[in-house]
Amino acid sequence: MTIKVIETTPFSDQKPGTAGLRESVARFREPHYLNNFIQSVFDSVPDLAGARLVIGGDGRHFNREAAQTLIRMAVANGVSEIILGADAILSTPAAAHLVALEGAAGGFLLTASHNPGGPDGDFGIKFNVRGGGQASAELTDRIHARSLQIREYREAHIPLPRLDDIGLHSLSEGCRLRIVDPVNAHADLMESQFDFPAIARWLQARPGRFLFDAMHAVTGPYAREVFVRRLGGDDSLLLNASPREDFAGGHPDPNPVDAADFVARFATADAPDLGGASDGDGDRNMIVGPGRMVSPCDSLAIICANHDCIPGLAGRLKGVARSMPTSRALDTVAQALGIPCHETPTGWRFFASLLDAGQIQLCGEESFGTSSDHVREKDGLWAVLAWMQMLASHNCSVDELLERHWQRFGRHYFVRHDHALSSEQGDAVMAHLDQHTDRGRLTLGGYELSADSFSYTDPISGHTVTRQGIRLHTDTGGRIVFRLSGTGTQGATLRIYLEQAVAADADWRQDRDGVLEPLSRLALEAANLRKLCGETTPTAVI
Ligand SMILES: O=P([O-])(O)O[C@H]1O[C@H](COP(=O)(O)O)[C@@H](O)[C@H](O)[C@H]1O
Ligand SMILES: [Mg+2]
Repeated sequence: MTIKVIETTPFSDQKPGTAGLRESVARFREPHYLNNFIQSVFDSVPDLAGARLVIGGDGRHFNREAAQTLIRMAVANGVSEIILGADAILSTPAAAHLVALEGAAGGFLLTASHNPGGPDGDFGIKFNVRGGGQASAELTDRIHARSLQIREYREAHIPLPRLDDIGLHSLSEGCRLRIVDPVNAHADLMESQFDFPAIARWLQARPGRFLFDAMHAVTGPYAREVFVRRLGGDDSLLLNASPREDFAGGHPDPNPVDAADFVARFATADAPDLGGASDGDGDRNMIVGPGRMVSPCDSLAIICANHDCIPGLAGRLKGVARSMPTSRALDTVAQALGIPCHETPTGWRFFASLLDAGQIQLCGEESFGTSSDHVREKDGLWAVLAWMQMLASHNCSVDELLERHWQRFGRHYFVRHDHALSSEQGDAVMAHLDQHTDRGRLTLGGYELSADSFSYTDPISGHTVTRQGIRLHTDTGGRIVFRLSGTGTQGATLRIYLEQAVAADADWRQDRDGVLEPLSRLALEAANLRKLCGETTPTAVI
């Protein structure tokens, strides 16, 4: 085997964002770009040498080529065993699970989640550590620092087997490649968390009860194994279940904007009782019932309130967590249960240390991410199964579950407005908002407001991150959060999160947008959006 040491020069744009490094495919195809990042990870995580490594991705364009490069570089950097999902495919939760299951020292996940795929789309790469969790903020800072210093990378010149050839392959004297079925271990994990016979009875009780949209992304085969093969559902419950390299030209993000066609199927009189959808890499979920989509914030709170009917969680909830912009519906439930509710910055990586330390067993984000401590990533299929289990256990509809919840805990009306801006506009808006936090309290649009900039200290590692979003609180249970997205590849996306809490004895049957309209106007004024950007219409209302 020949190991080549190749000279290179640093790239200045390899700082991982909210969930790994995401760039256009064209950028990743530039000579040395992918190699530099991979070598920066190997240089920053020395215990990968002599260890086991997991590799898999969401199957988008460039996935296979990137996996081949990774394998060659892993061999050259002394990895002793590589576990690869067949054809270099693994959903994000399946990859995180394999890292834990196989005792691997880490894993590379090749995904840009729901960002568009294809030659003109995006690609992404993310390193997850031992146990399966995403690299911490400290580690991604180290990887970024290394990427700015890098002068050479290592690559083994060896022939590779076909990436779909399941079994053991020797790559070099010190390294073997194990190609595994990408679906089975995750399906077994799902079976260990839920009462499959009860869900199967619910599912089979009437045809057309349940519909799942895989959005032409990675979850199709995972959903087929669980919902059809193991739970006995009909094949017709699966929509868009054949994965495509470019997601059939779509934007595989399960939300009411990008999955509007799917949501529309629930507007008819003969709608299914439950719908679930998942994103490009299988970690997000959307829950739909007849006539409505369930807000991910409510979904998280409802799973928390009903956790006792989910075997994997029953009787073992010691704490929960939500990302800061996620509505405080979860806090209300946690308080009633007498357990702590942690508030973390946006991004699943901040949950990992709390999960590892056993401080939380359930967590979620407003961005359609929900999961438990069965794995260290969010898990789209898990969330859908959690809803099937709740409906089966309570023998009720999605509406009944929601309304009973609001009747008991009150409601947190919530919506997110996204604005596509240039980078300069995004910076100007955040600088303007910073002025409010300097003052702490302000009067605006007839409201008395308190303002702060969110900082977080990880209770386990003690590591602090600052400037994680600007929060305005009204004195009447309203909250507005502003932050810039960390997953985009062009310009800036301003995210404005609006929330209004309403008590259980108040009117929780109102129209969401009507309730949030005053906060929406206040948010535009607080951000000075018209003056700084000229445009005040959101590009997405989610
Ligand atoms: O764009 P941002 O920074 O707001 O980040 C967005 O995407 C992240 C990654 O999710 P995925 O891996 O499914 O893309 C989420 O953790 C976050 O809540 C969401 O707001
Ligand atoms: Mg995703």
